[in-house]
Amino acid sequence: MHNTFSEALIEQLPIGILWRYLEPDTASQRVYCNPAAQRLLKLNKRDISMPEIAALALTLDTELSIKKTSEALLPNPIQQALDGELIDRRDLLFGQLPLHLKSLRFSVNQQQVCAALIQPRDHRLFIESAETGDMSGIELSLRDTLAFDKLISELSSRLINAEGSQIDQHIEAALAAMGQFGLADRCYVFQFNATLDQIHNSHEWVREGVSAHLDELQHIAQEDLPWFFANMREEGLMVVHDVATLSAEASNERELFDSEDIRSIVCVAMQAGGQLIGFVGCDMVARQRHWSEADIRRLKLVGEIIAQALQSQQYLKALSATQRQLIEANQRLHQLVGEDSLTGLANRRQFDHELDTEMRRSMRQQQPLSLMMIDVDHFKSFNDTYGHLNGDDALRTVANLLHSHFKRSGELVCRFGGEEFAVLLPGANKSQAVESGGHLLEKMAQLGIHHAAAESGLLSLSIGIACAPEDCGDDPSASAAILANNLLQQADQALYQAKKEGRNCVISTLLQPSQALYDSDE
Ligand SMILES: Nc1nc2c(ncn2[C@@H]2O[C@H](COP(=O)(O)OP(=O)(O)OP(=O)(O)O)[C@@H](O)[C@H]2O)c(=O)[nH]1
Repeated sequence: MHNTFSEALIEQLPIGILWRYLEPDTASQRVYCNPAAQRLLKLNKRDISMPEIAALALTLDTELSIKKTSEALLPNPIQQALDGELIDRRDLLFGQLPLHLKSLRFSVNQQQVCAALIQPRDHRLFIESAETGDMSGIELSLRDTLAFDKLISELSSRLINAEGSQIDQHIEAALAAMGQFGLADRCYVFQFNATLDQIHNSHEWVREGVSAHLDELQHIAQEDLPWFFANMREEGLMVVHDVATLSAEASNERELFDSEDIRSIVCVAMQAGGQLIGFVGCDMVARQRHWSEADIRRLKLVGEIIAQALQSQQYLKALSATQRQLIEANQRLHQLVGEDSLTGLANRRQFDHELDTEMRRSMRQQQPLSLMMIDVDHFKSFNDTYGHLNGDDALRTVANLLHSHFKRSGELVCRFGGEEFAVLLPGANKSQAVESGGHLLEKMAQLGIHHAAAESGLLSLSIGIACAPEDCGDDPSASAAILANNLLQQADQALYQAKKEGRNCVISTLLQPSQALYDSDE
């Protein structure tokens, strides 16, 4: 054994060691098994015979092979190792236990000894060292495993906590982390369509200097890569250590891999809710790599995390589509009941109806009718500066102000559209309407809503008023509908004028069916 190892240490090692020796009395071949080997191989003694070794049934780990065959391996690989053959296999199972078997040669008491080294395979304790004595190798591998575990837990918590819109960027970061961790030159996620006969490349990371292929790999049909599709669907795994060794049935795949200079490739299926949804994969470009069992387990772990993230992204998309439908349905409902959904004020539809009614009434009763159009100043820049949600809040605040300001019987406030409001003031003549508008501007200023882009530093309103005088219905050719329409147009023109004259002011006009006259009443 290695010089630094005493027999006592061999007895204590967590790694199973078996070696052959000649029994001095009987001159028969015996095999020494240290306690770890006895534990792993379920033997209850430290010395066994060669036929007992030959009877140990080691099988192929189908999880790591493309074809699901589980025939017993003959000849027994432990026996081969004890015979001095060079063995390094990570694809073995003893019962349910995944094993890594290596052959070793060392000397005990100046005698050359052939030994078999066995250890359980598990991504958490995967020891890559070439020699048992190479403790630094063991430590390195453990450190590497710990670092990967840390990476995995970071990726999981980032993906679990990600908002719907951030999930894609977190998946890309997960692929990058995996690549940079040393797994590959290119790492990617492909997703299946609902019928599982088409895939598209949704996320990709490439090492510097390696070309990206995401754009070209958007609609790959089953007929393009039949061998690959069959593999993913049936085995959920494709491990190609060397693309050059791919069989003839994988000729399409080989052509594609060759065109991207992929020498080794491993892909692991991703499932969500028991359904195949895609796969995560790694390529080695222009260089070959023998994928270790640890590589595959790591890729599986990352695949599981990404699959969960993709599934929650799907849920969130479905949820937000449902929310959108609900909001739209709600808006339609408000529309039907004549109410604006953001502010709770009357909506345009109700306003049009009321304008017509009030115009008829004012003509009938020979009463004046004023119409006030109110527009929030520089509201686009308000949204741009403070965000749309704060914009919505400001509109609600203005709506509340209007609601509390116009309290007289018959007054109707409505959200005319966007950041524009309209108020019907039945019975109010022009000067009363102008006075009310002036007070409104004062109250608006008192609200003190900051607006950095406005000259005053505050959010303000512009007001245009048109007033139909009490005798406007005297002209027999004037119908209520025409007068209402003219009133609206002229209030709108007055508002336009108020904007032109610097905003935060009131402009009024008396209804003149043929022409508009403006008075500035700031
Ligand atoms: N937050 C929010 N913004 C809205 C809503 N409806 C309309 N707007 C915004 O209001 C802004 C109106 O901009 P403009 O018509 O250019 O007018 P303005 O910036 O107010 O400038 P002036 O009217 O000339 O003072 C647009 O940016 C719209 O997106 C809404 O319901 N919520």
